[in-house]
Amino acid sequence: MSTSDAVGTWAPPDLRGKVCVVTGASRGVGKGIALGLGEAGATVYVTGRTEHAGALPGTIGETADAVRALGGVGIAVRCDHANDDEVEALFARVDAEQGRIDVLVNNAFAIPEGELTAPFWQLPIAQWDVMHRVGLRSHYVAAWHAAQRMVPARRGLIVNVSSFGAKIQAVNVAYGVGKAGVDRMSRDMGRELAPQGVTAVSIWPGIVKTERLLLEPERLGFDPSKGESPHFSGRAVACLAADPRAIERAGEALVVAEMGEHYGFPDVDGSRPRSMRRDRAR
Ligand SMILES: NC(=O)c1ccc[n+]([C@@H]2O[C@H](COP(=O)([O-])OP(=O)(O)OC[C@H]3O[C@@H](n4cnc5c(N)ncnc54)[C@H](O)[C@@H]3O)[C@@H](O)[C@H]2O)c1
Repeated sequence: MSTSDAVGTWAPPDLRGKVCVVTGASRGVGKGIALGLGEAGATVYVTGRTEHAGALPGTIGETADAVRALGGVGIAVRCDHANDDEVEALFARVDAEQGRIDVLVNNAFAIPEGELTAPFWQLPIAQWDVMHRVGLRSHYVAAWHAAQRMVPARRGLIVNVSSFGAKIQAVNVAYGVGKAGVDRMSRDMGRELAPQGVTAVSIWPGIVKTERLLLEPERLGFDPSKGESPHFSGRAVACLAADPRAIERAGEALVVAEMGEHYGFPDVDGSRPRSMRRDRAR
């Protein structure tokens, strides 16, 4: 367990020398996870399609710079997680440059344009494919590549970013089905990988104050004012990556706020976000 005390000082775990890949890290939860690993000193490959600022803030280059500013090694790699060849090339590059991979965080998620929170029959059928291609299938593909490396090494951690939407209705039907699928994937991969020394889990952030949610709260259907920071999820992943007992949680869906209580880490503003499980999803 990481250090914490009654007055709330906390030091990140030491992940120097660990090689991590965080998918979809130009902004949002993915960027926050990259920062959490970066402040622990890890080498973090941050992937995404955005090399130049677009409609939403954030690029993979900016995230890599922010990782370095926190003491980690940030490496930006342009990779479209809808393209299997680009994902294969990503893992080949990590092999060539590092010769190891310790942590894969499957975060990339494609949020469709237009209305999102209407009943399913009023939304384009294509939203199903958009969210499941990058947000479910993409996680399976990246986990497949990571497992090729982690199983022979008999170590590694795969974290799939899920949400309370796996259990309670959030955003829309296709979103919830995708998240339930992510959790089922973590459970079944977790069971297959644990005997090989590799851990796979899902994490459930609460409501996260991402750049997108702050810009589009009504379209996404959440009030960001009570949310936690993206970086808070990163601290959870860093603590799990440093925990020699992480494999005991293989296959589980772990609530980020509950990981904060367990490991003793605060959010970046010093607050202790509360688990939404108590209010919403038992
Ligand atoms: N924002 C929240 O409140 C919240 C809460 C719980 C869980 N989550 C989960 O966090 C994950 C990330 O969501 P977010 O809110 O940060 O969204 P976001 O739109 O801010 O970020 C999504 C990231 O995925 C990347 N991405 C999208 N398509 C890609 C592709 N084809 N290839 C590579 N990268 C791609 C984007 O560039 C971006 O970096 C999702 O799984 C979401 O369900 C978010």
